Amino acid sequence: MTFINKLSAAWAANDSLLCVGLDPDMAKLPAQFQNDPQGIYHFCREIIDATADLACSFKPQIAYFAALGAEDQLEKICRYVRDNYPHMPVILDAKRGDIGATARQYAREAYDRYGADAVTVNPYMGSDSVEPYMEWSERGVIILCRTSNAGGSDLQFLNVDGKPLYQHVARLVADKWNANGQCALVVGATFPEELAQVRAIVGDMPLLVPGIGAQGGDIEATVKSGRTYDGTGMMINSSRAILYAAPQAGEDFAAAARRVALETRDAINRHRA
Ligand SMILES: O=c1ccn([C@@H]2O[C@H](COP(=O)(O)O)[C@@H](O)[C@H]2O)c(=O)[nH]1
Repeated sequence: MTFINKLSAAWAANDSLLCVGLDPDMAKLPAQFQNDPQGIYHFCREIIDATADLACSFKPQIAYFAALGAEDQLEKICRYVRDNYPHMPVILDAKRGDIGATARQYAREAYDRYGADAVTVNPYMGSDSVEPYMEWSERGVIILCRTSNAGGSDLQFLNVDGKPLYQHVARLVADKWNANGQCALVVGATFPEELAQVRAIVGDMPLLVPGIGAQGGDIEATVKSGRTYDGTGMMINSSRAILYAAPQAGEDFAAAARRVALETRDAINRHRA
């Protein structure tokens, strides 16, 4: 099944546009996981079990694993989702970008080693740096367009031929790079006006939208700006706000994560129509 078909099925099955981000910061994990050599895996597994019926995708951020030499645990997490929730897309957030020969190795890492359904890619090095990912014709390639951080404006807002650079990226991907029909774009929830601009350029292409939750993006503005005609079209990511939801009295971390994921999914759904 292609990435886009799998994502569309997950939107419908769970009535959800929420993407649960897996950014396991050892210093923030409950104590029982900090003393466990496989603690990252066990923590993420509980988060996955607690939220899998509320989300449309999971997005592990590779830096949190690689920084600790915990790539084996990332492999196990991706396999765990495949084995137990085979309908749920896994998006490897790696933001890769390099010359073609090296990009091919990054693509192998994402799609073969981790079995990811899609990977995030930086467009800065141009078409030949992205082409190797397209050789896995059913997997997704999610290209940075208008990122959620303030500093993204340094380059993405540069005026090029009368339009900001991020709009050229959106146009390039929609018109030229999306030959397999498996591309998506990253657009931050912190920039709803730009989200609407990108939606107008790319039609119903899916958008990965980080920036709600810990980064403070407004859910209503995000959904109204980025939804497609049928009320889908987005993977709205939240990581820290779900992973480290402050437990209420007597509530464990997984129950807290589920509570916040449910609240977030429902807050998103209120504005989809
Ligand atoms: O523009 C971007 C692209 C990617 N990210 C990633 O999304 C999550 C956000 O985490 P929160 O805890 O919900 O803020 C994280 O993995 C980033 O690397 C992004 O924030 N902005």
